[in-house]
Amino acid sequence: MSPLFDLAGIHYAYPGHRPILNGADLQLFTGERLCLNGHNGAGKSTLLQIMTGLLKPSAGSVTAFGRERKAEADFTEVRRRAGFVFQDPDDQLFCPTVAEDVAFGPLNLGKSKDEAMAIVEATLDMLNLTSFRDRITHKLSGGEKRLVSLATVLAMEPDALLLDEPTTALDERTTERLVEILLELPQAMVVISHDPHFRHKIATRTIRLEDGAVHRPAPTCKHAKTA
Ligand SMILES: Nc1ncnc2c1ncn2[C@@H]1O[C@H](COP(=O)(O)OP(=O)(O)OP(=O)(O)O)[C@@H](O)[C@H]1O
Repeated sequence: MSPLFDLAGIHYAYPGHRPILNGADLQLFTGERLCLNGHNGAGKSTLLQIMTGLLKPSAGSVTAFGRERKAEADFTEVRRRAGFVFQDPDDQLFCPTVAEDVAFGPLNLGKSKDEAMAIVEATLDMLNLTSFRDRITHKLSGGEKRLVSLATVLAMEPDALLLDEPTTALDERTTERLVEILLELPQAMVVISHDPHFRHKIATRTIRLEDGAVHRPAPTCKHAKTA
């Protein structure tokens, strides 16, 4: 089975800084919930940005959904098919209300207004966020914004998910709810998390980024649903 993502020998340095990634490899297979850990500043978010073409590596290759991706145009499809939930929800949410934020992606993909609103209802319902529908986005709490960010991404029906610290600002009950949601989703996902309990609950495989490369794949601890 060929991977959804196959990153090989990735090197990257922010301009004027020391290298962050020195030959990192990452593969994501259908049905996996791959947890990526590593200390603060190890380069985890950087690697997700390289997967989606938001940053370009100085060396190495990015293959996504069966094709090597190099030029900016190659990554348009990657970003449509791989839903990226950013570390900071304020980078993701920009509409006045929750419903408008969740509808934005489907409308952008060419859905009609009625289709987009049906997707909004279904997505908010799945995440237990129906009561948030008409809330003013920028007035939501940090944890509420995080869940709405996930809703905006799921509304675009992506083939894979890239989640950067999804439990930040979530209380225990909401974290449990998020675990339930992620375990039910059919999409393969890469999840960055510093929370070992969360990782233990969701990971089908864990890798660690250290000194710019991926180390010590941990043994599989759960079996994923096959998509
Ligand atoms: N735009 C930038 N310009 C310069 N340096 C940057 C930039 N963005 C990130 N960095 C630096 O690159 C390094 C890797 O950052 P990155 O956010 O990828 O780490 P991370 O592993 O996700 O960290 P954390 O767990 O703290 O979120 C850090 O030292 C960070 O300060």
